[in-house]
Amino acid sequence: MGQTGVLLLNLGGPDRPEDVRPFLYNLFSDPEIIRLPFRWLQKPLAWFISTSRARKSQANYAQIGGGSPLRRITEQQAKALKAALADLGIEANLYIGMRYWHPFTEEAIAQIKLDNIRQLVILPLYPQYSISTSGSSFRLLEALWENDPALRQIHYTLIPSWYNHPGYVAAMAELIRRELDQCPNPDTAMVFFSAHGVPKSYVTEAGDPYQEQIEACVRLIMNALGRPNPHVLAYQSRVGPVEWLQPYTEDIIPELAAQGVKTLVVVPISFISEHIETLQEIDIEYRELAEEAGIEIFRRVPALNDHPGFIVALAQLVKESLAAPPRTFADVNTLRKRVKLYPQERWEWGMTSAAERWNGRLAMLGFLALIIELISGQGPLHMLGLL
Ligand SMILES: C=CC1=C(C)c2cc3[nH]c(cc4nc(cc5[nH]c(cc1n2)c(C)c5CCC(=O)O)C(CCC(=O)O)=C4C)c(C)c3C=C
Ligand SMILES: [Fe+2]
Repeated sequence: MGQTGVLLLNLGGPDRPEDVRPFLYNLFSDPEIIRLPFRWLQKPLAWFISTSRARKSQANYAQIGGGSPLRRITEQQAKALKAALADLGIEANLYIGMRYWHPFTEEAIAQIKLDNIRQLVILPLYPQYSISTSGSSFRLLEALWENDPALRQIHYTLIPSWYNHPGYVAAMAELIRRELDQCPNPDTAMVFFSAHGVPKSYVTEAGDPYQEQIEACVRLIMNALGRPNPHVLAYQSRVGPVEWLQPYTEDIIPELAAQGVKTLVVVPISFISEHIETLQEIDIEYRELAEEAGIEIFRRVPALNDHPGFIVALAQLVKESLAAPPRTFADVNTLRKRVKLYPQERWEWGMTSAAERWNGRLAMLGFLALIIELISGQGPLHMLGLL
């Protein structure tokens, strides 16, 4: 077998303030992130939302130094993982493939080809699988594979999710224990798991296993923690007007305060690196909300980043996947086949040409309304809080 590679998949984040708008454009151009009835509307709407949201988003990034720490942390993880793999006797090249910002997945794949990698492990840095995260990256890779015979020479294997890996669960429990032990009454503090949300329809209609895996992950971590603390799970970072997984973090914090809870230990559960939603949303916005509601002690469990036990767990995952039968895009597709189509896709199939004409006209009117709203700064999207 030739040279081995490990491709780490991640979302990516803007490095500098001027990257925010193009980063948002890439994100909203992805049909796994924002589902529209018409494919042709995707890019204009992505342009519109990214242009309108950029200022608010830049202000949030400004609160954490102007950009995302994601690239730096992922590079540290890759370096540590290479060393941990060497300790297990595996010499591997490490590659980082971000979905929406540098270094892009396409750049990583070009380098993998140049390096003549013969055996590749594809490891998403998301513990739980979601259509919107690992699913989106797998879909992109599958398209690259389909269009490139050279890539089809590589023996690859996918790791769809690893929320139940004992080493990861133990590392999470250890970080929570450390934080609890800083509280005046460690055994009574409320352990508050805050997961990144997804639109509810992803789970109920498209069959995204994300919620199931998040809930299972919380149970495993609480078991490993082995403490009598009460705990709660809620979902943060909602975008747009549609319903997302509930309960929402911003609703539960004041409810807990009203019930007399005084100490919260917040655990970011769906992401393993510090990023805007830990450093800005939890540390600044939710802390302020909690303090206003009467929470006296608000502590946040740090993200795993390059936690040594966690890196060893990733190395074990890679080793196990090299020893197991390869998992291909077709295998992950079986997961997708169980998945019902999104309502918009079903609707698109049933369209007659007359309906299509009308849909086109309505969409053009809608797009015009969007432009007017962008220029005037007023309109339904502002009212809904989308812009
Ligand atoms: C498991 C983690 C994540 C899920 C699930 C997820 C779904 C999801 N996200 C959006 C919209 C946005 N996400 C943004 C940034 C962002 N999201 C995640 C993780 C998950 N997203 C990360 C790691 C980051 C990057 C953070 C960084 O440090 O830069 C943003 C941009 C930030 C902002 O303007 O708020 C948006 C927008 C949707 C719509 C979605 C599910 C459909
Ligand atoms: Fe997100």
